[in-house]
Order: sequence, then C-alpha cells, then structure tokens
Amino acid sequence: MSHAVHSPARPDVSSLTPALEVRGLGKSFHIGGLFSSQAVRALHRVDLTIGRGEIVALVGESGSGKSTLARCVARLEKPSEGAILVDGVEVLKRDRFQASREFRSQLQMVFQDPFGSLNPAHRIEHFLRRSLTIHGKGGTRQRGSEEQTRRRLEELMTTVGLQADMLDSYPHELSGGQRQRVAIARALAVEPNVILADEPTSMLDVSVRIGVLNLMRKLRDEQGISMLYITHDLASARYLADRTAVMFAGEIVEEGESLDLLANPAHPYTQLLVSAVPDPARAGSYDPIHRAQLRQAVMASASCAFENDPKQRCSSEEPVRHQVGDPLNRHWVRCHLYRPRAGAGGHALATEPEPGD
Ligand SMILES: Nc1ncnc2c1ncn2[C@@H]1O[C@H](COP(=O)(O)OP(=O)(O)OP(=O)(O)O)[C@@H](O)[C@H]1O
Repeated sequence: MSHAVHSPARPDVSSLTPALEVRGLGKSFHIGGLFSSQAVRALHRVDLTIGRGEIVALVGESGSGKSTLARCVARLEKPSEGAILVDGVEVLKRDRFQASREFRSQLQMVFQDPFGSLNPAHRIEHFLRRSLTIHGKGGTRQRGSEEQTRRRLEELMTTVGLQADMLDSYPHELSGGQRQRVAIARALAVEPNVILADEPTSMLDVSVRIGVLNLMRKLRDEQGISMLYITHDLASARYLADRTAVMFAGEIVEEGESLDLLANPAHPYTQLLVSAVPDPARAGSYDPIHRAQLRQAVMASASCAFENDPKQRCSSEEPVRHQVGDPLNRHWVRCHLYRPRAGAGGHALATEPEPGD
C-alpha cells in the first residue's frame, strides 16, 4: 500500500471552519436492568476536529467506543455531555426534527454491513432516488424532470465506479463491494459535506477493499468531502487518512498525521496496536504471544493497564496533552508515562519516575 496522498489543489484545511468538531463529548449507557444504577462509560471528554476535505481515521480495538462516537455525531445516540459542531453550527442545541433534516443533507453515515443496509425487495434505483428526492439539496422534493433525475442517478453510479445499468438490479445481484459502492452512492445523493464511514470495508473481500478505499480518497480529492473513517485496520488508516486518532477505553489518547503517528507511536496502547500489524520492515518484531499478554492486561485492568505505578495516577489525575515531535505533524499524546526525548523531536516512554513522584 502507498501512503495518503494530498492533492496540491486541496485547500489548507487548518485555516477554515472545520467541517466537523466534537468538543468534550461524553456518553454513558445505563446497564443491568430497570433497578440497576450501573453504567458503562463509552465516551469520555472526546475532542475531535475534521477539516474540510480531510479524512480522519478513528482506530482502536473492539469496545473502545468508536461506533458510539459516530452514532452520537450522527444523532442516533444522545450524548451525555459535550458539543457537536457541523460547519461551525452547534447541532445539539437545535430542535431535533429540524436538526435531523438539516443534518442528513450535511452528514451521512455509511455502515459496515453492505448486505443488511439495502432492502432486497427494491432495485438499486429505488435507494438512490429516495435519497435524492427526500434528503437531497433543494428541498423535500428535488426539482427537475424525470429525465434529469435519471441522469443524476446514472451519474452517481458512475462516480462510485458502477455501471449505470445496475440501477435496475436487485441487491442480491451485486457483490459485497458493489453493494458498499451503492451505499456510498446513496450517501452522495444527498451531497453531504461529511461522511461517517463505520468499518466500511471490514466485511468485504481483501481484493475489493482497496477499490472502496480508493473511491473514498477520490471523493475527498475531487469533491472535498470530509470523512471520519472508523477502522480496526491500521494499514488502511495509513493508506487513506490524513490524520489518525487512537481511541482507548472511550478516550482519544493520541492523534496526529497518520504517517507520523503510525511510524512514531507515543502512547503504549498505540504501540500495542502498531505491534500487531505484521511489517516486513520490522522482521521478527511481531510476537503474537507477547501481544496477547499485553492485550489481556489492558482488558483486565480497572485503571490504566500500562501504568506500572502503584499510585495509578490515571485514576486520580487526567493526563494532559503533550506535543510529540515536530508541531507540523499535529501529533499529540495524552499519557502520564510520556517523556519528550531530548534533541531531535523524538519521544520515549519514561522508564523512570518523574521528579517529585
Ligand atoms: N446500547 C448500548 N448499551 C450498553 N452498552 C453499550 C451500548 N452500545 C455500546 N455500549 C458499550 O459501549 C462501549 C463502546 O462500544 P462501541 O460499540 O462504541 O465500541 P467500538 O469501538 O465501536 O467496538 P466495535 O469495533 O466492536 O464496534 C462498549 O463497552 C459497549 O459494550
């Protein structure tokens, strides 16, 4: 795989109002039945910004909170606290119905399962036409003749790399990769500024994954669409995303330019994830047994499994952000163990306690 390529024509995203901004987002789920006071904290003080025409990958293991974040942003879940700004407008303060109408024309979600999201009784044309007429820009009913609508539907199919005559097919006549392209076309019909893609390739054959990733990249480069790309797969994050954010136990613990972050992971959890990716350049470095032990320690720990400190500072004191290396890489980490390495902007995990500890 090659690395994320930035088109020279793309704007400097840092100078514009972000397409999506999440501030201090928290979400707890009540569990254990009616009389239980137990709750699971799925998200905690999550801050995330996606610039215009930028793809940000959200990576982390199962249960880390990635889908909950996407579902809160898509307003499929109600966050317990925090703010969500789409194009600079705070959406949680808006009337729910109004916000959801506006929302769907600005922000679309593409789900993991290309099989479950299309009703088998309808032809492909039905799904795209519905998005176009109900949610498309220009009001509840898209203006224009039937001929124009059909042309637009064909154009959408071509944009996602499908033949126009597949509009007349049923979902079962398409492959998984083709169905996921239809799901993307359906999102595009609305002309959104932001797409939230939750594991869009994880149920696809390896051979067709790259095509879907390339399509997402094309939509960013040619249409300036911003994306939150949720994945377990670090290699695809490096391939596709401008920046990558790492989620651990409901918090974003590290974030930076994808290439820099994945080459120089600063948080022990990110290092754990990176160590699980077989890499020919690190021959012999992947030890599945060691990785399984580390993972078990992470999952079993009530506090931070990485903190080899009896005082468990993480449970009493939230770690602050530290910049990692060159500020241009916008790479930061939140970990009590982090110590900047003296000199060339590198980093290291502390092996000795901080002064005063
Ligand atoms: N509706 C719910 N009720 C109770 N707990 C929930 C609910 N949805 C999510 N959770 C819990 O919130 C945490 C985060 O789950 P989430 O699905 O967001 O993780 P994820 O990183 O997307 O995992 P995966 O990659 O497996 O989808 C988990 O502990 C999960 O059990």
